[in-house]
Amino acid sequence: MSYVYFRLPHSTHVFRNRLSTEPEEIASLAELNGRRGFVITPFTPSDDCPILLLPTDWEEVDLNFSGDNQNGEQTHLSSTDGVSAMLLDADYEKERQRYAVDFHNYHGQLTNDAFQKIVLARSARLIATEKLSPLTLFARACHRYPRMFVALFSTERSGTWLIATPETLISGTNGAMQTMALAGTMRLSGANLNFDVEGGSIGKDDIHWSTKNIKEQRYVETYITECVEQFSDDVNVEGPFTVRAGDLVHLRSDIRFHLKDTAHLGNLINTLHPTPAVCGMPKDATRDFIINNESGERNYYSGFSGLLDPNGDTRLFVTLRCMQIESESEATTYRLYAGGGLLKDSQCQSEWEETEAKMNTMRQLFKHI
Ligand SMILES: C=C(O[C@H]1C=CC=C(C(=O)O)[C@@H]1O)C(=O)O
Repeated sequence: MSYVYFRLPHSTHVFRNRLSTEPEEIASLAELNGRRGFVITPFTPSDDCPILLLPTDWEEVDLNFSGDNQNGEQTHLSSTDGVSAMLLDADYEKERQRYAVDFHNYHGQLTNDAFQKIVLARSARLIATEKLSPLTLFARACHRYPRMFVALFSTERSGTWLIATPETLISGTNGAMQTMALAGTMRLSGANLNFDVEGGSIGKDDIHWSTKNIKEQRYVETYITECVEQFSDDVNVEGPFTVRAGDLVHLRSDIRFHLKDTAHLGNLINTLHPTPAVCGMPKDATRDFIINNESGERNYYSGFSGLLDPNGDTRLFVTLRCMQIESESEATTYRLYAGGGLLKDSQCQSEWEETEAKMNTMRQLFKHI
């Protein structure tokens, strides 16, 4: 059986769809033109990792409901069930070494000016000491990350994935659309953890960004604006400003526009994806380089997922801050994914630490609130 649960950013409504059939496989992004459904797309579509389209037959569910989970066992979809699990890094040293090799390989392409920016990603396999059902982890993510898009999906072709992402790929209704250029990362610590919380004393002006982060985000903004201008005559860019995502902050610009022709939304998506927030500049060369050189498979990480409806509401989000739940019956093995944008002046150690910090978004869910 396939299923999807999702909760939009800043919403308290949780929707689910349980299907007795497998989702439709879509051959290319352009074939999404005129299509409607919940779409699940990998970084690069392949036979092993296809674009999937599920029907939008939604049922709203209560976050604290109890009912059957996918294994037929009783589950309370509650985030406060008190169970905490310790996570053991299964391959930490191996991963660390593989990352260093990849970093030097990628960095060489920046120092020889082949690329201006490239995103290096990796994954980590974690073993949890306690069993936590995917639905419990989903409910915790909904509670912990109210500003993010939270989704849990499971299909035979994709496996089971949990996402809590801050990045919109494209969103809007009837052609009045918006997207964002999100890049640059800093960890909040100490007093800065009060940034953008109710009654908190730390404001946007207290967060200072390095030239590297500013440059990294500007590449994304320029790229997205140029893509969107091919499909719209009125593009409006605002930002960048500092936004919070869990215990991290990013730089974000908002880009609003009206689509000339909603029938070709798939073409716009095809032009946009993958943006330099997950791929690089220039796009085609960095994408090929990633496919041929990155040590791990990205699978659905750094693809996108969400609602697609050219004549209604489209809400598509980049699949970041996510994990694949590898053995659902035991629910003890999780593969977490994260990446970061590299420029010429990037350092291996701080980039590695940034991926660890991004993975904490998922790690936090194993602690009870
Ligand atoms: C690629 C990821 O984040 C992107 C989004 C925001 C900031 C990013 C960065 O600072 O590198 C990345 O572009 C990830 O979370 O795995």
